Amino acid sequence: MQDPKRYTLTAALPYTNGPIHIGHLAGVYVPADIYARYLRLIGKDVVFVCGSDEHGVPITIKAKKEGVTPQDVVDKYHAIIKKSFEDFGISFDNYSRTSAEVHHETASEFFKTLHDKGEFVEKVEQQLYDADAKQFLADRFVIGTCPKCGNEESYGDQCEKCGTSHNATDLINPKSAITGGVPSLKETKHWFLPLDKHEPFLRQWILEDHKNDWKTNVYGQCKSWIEDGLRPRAVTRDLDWGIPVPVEGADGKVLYVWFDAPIGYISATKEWAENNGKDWKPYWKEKDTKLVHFIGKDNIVFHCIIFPAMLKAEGSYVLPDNVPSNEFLNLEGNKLSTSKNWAVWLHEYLEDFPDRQDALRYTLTATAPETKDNDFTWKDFQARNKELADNYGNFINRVLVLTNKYYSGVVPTPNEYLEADIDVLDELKKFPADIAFSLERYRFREANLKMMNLARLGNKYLAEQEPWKLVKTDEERVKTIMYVSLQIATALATLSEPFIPFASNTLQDLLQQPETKWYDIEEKTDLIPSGHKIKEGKAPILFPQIEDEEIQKQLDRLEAIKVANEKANKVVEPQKDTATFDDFTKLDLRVGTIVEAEKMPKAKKLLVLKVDTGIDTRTIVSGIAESFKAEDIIGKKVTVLVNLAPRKLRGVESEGMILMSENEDGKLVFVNPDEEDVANGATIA
Ligand SMILES: Nc1ncnc2c1ncn2[C@@H]1O[C@H](COP(=O)(O)OP(=O)(O)OP(=O)(O)O)[C@@H](O)[C@H]1O
Ligand SMILES: [Zn+2]
Repeated sequence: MQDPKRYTLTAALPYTNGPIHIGHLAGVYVPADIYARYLRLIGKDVVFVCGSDEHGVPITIKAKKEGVTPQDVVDKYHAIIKKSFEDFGISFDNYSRTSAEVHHETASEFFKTLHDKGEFVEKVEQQLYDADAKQFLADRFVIGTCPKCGNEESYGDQCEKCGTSHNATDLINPKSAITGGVPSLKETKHWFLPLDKHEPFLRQWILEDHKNDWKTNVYGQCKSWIEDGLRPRAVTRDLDWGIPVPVEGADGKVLYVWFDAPIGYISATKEWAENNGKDWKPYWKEKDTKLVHFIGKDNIVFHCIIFPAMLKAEGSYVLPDNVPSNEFLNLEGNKLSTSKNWAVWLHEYLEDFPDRQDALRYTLTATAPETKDNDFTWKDFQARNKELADNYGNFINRVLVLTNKYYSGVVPTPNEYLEADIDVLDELKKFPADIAFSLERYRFREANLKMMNLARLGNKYLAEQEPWKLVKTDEERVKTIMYVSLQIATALATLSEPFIPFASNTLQDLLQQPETKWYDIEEKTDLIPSGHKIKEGKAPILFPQIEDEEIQKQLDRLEAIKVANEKANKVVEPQKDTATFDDFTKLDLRVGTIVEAEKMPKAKKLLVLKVDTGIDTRTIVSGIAESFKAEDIIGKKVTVLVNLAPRKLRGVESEGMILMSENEDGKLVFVNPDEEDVANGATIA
C-alpha cells in the first residue's frame, strides 16, 4: 500500500498453555517489534497489539491433567508471558487477553453480525463423540491419520506435519485424546463458515492482487489450499470453555478458538483506544490503514484464508495488506516443543542472562527463519554477542572514551573535511533508506546486517584515521575525525533502535542525544552539534563477553532434558504369551550367593562366577561386566535359575542363569530376596 495514513500491527496471540520460547520470538515477536519501532521512528501513526489466546481445547486438556481449572492455567501463563514480553522490550501498545470482557463482547457481536447477515451455514451433522467422556471430540481432543500426508498424529483441526487444516471427521482412524477410545458418531448442530463461497474472492485477492508483495512461502501455502478447493469450516464447538455462541439453539456451544482469537486483535485495539482516549475504528475500518499480521507458518491458513473471509463477510473491515509469516526456528537441531520442554524459555533466559536482551534479539534476527526453517545454537549465540561487541561495542567505546579524554565530553568543531571524511559521511546518508528498503519488505535479517555494517563502517573509519596516534602531531585533524565519528555514533544509536533497543537507549543516554529521527540522518550533518556535551564518566561495556561456562550450563540443561525425554518415552515391553502353571513350575529358581568372580579374558560383557546354590557350588557365566566390577559382587545374594540347560560361553561351561533387571539408566541390577537371611538353596515360587 502506498503511503498509508496509519498502521495496525498484530502479532500472533500466544496460546496460554505455556510460556514464550525463542521460536515464538524469532518467528513473530522480534520481527514485529522491529517493524513497529521502525515505523514509530519514521513518524508513523502505529498501533501494535497482541494478547493472550486463552480459549480452545489444549488449555482444557492441560487443566484436566494438572487437576486445576482452565482459568488457573491461563492466569498463570498470561502473567508469565506478559511480564517476559515487557522485560524483553517488545513494545506492544497493548497486550490484552481473550478472557477480557471487551473481547467476549467484540467476538460475540462479530458472530451475531455474520449470523444475522446469513453468512453462516447451519448444519446438523454426525460428529465424533466419546461416549465414555460424554463429550464431542473436536480439534485436539481427537488424534488420527492426516488424510493429506499420512501423519498418524494429526489433530482434529490441523496436521502439524503438513500444515493442512481439516475437519475432525476427515481423520482416518480417529482416536479420542481423552480416553484413547475409538469415537462414535453423534448428531450435533454447528455453524459453518462457507469458505467455498469465498473462494473466488480469495483467489483474486491473494493469488492475483498479492502475487508480488507477499512472501513466497506465504503465497505458496495459500495457493495450494485454494487450488485444493476450500470447504465450509465449522466455527462453533461443543465445549464448555470459550465464548458462548450468542444465538438461539446454541446451548453448551462455544466459538471455535480460531474464530475468536483473531478478533482478539480488534478487541486489543479497542481496549488500547479506550485507555488512551482514541478512536479504534479508523485502525480497522479506514481504507488508508495498513494492517499487517506477524505470525509463524502454522498460522498462515487462519490469517490468510479464514480471518480475511470473516472480515470480508462482515463487510466493514479492512483486509491485511501483508502477512509476513516466518518459517520455524529449531533448537540445537531439534524441533522446539512446549510439551517436550525442548525450548529456551524467555523468562528463564532473562533470569540467566539479565540485561542481555539485545544479544538474544540480535541472534534471533541474524538467524531468523525468514525463508526456511533455521537452527538456534548456543555457540552461535555466543559468537553473535562477540560480533556485537567487536563492532558496535568497540566503535562506541572508542568514540566515547576519546571524546571524554580529549574534549572533556564536548563535541569538537570540525575543520575542513578530507576525502575520507566526505566518503564516510556520504556513505552514512545512504543507511536510513537502505535499511528501510529491507524493513519495508519484511527482510529483517538483511536490515539487521545493514545496521551492523554501519557499526563496521565507523570502526573502519576510526581504525584507518587513528586519532589516538594523530593526537600527538595534529590536534586540529583529530577534532574533525572525532566530530565525524560522533555523527556516525549518533546515527547508529537511532538506526539500531529497532534491532537492539537496550543498547540504543544506553547509547542515546551516553550521548545525551538530541532527538534524531530516522531520516534526519539523510539530511543533517550536525546530528550531534559542536559544543554539545555528552555524558561524562566511564562508558559501560555494552556487550560483555558471554563466557564458555555460561554456554556449557545451557547445553548441559538441554542434555538433561533430552535424557529425561528419552526415559519418559521408553516403551514398556508388551506382555508375553500366557504361560500355564506347569510351564512355570518347570523353572527351578533358587537363592544363591556369589562366592568367586573374575572377568572373562577378552570379553567386554562377561564375568565368570562361582555361585553357591545350596545344591552345589557351580560356574555361571553372566553378561554383567559392564554394570559390575568382579570384586564388588563377591558375597552378593542372587536368584539363580539352576535347571537351565548348561551351555558353553567362550569355552567355559555355564550351569545356570542369574536373574537381572535393568534400571532407568540402563544399568543392570540383581533380582534378589530383600532379606539377607534367606539360605542358599531356598526355592522361589
Ligand atoms: N519454532 C517456532 N518458530 C517460529 N515461529 C513459531 C515457532 N513456534 C511457534 N511459532 C509461532 O509463534 C506464534 C505463537 O505460537 P503459539 O502460542 O500458537 O504456540 P504454538 O504454535 O502452539 O507453539 P508451541 O507448540 O511450541 O507452544 C504462532 O504464530 C506460531 O506460528
Ligand atoms: Zn498432514
